[in-house]
Amino acid sequence: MEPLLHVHNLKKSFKDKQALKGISFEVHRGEIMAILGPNGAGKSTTIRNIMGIMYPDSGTVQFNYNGKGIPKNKIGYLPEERGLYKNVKVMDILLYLADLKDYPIQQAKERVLDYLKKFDLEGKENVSIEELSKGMGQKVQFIGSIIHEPDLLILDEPFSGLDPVSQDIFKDEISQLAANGTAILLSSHQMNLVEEMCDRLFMIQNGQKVIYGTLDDVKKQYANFKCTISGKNSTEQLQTIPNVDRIEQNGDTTILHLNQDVNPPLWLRQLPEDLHISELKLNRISLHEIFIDIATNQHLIKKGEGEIYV
Ligand SMILES: Nc1ncnc2c1ncn2[C@@H]1O[C@H](COP(=O)(O)OP(=O)(O)OP(=O)(O)O)[C@@H](O)[C@H]1O
Repeated sequence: MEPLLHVHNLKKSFKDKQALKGISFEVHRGEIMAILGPNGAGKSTTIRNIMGIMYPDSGTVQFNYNGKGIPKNKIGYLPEERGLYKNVKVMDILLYLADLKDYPIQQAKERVLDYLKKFDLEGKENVSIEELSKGMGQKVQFIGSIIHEPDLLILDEPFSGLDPVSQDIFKDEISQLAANGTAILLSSHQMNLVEEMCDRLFMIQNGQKVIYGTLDDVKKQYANFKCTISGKNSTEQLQTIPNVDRIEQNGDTTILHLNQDVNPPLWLRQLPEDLHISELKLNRISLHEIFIDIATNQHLIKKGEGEIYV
């Protein structure tokens, strides 16, 4: 898919704080690109520069839309700061937002009713915003960001404050929009959701890129296998097990971090016969663990060969 958004070498400082130190990435049509990073890494600053809410000190943001810049009414945006007018009815605020984007009102009305149903808010169209719970208000604001069928959708922490059921509804809708061709840039701290739905990710730390690539490539390079064993075993015995990069022991639970390129079935056959195992689990390290390893500068996870910076 062709890139719809090019961000090139963005730099931005606030007084003596350099928040962005040269950020470059692309977002393609039909993909979900996650922008990740610890608190204060520079995610919202990047998004605000893309949206023109603030201007970079240097660098460029380009929209490629039929060879021209993208019209503003083809962009949808859910800001990190939530807020809608309090004493306005749900339908009225959503039609107002659609109208701001020059979207036909009758069509918008139909879409609002469809979305309210989909988001478990059926019958709430005439309720005023102040009567909604925080999560309900967030759903309405999300509907407001997509009511005009944007080609590029930018979501700053869309899942924060949502219960797991609502997170799933958002996740399914975002995935459906991408499947229909919308380019989606999404910032989130919910690694499990990112792992389930994103095609590519950009991880930023201290205003700089640390990872940029497809989820598959990142997992192949960082996500080695780990084997969790419950059972009373001595460190000496565990140390005799081949192809183990690192051993973590916590009471009777042991996590064996395996070397890169270990073949799991072959490795399992090499386990000592007298090892005590009441439970055994073999799985890949999650994106959550990769994130913590990078964000806390531990660098315990060894990165494999190959290039994930694209
Ligand atoms: N308007 C501002 N004035 C001064 N400093 C700012 C401003 N906006 C952001 N910063 C600083 O820039 C850095 C990046 O902030 P930003 O909000 O982009 O981080 P973030 O990755 O979105 O964090 P979070 O996950 O906490 O939302 C931080 O050090 C922050 O303190």
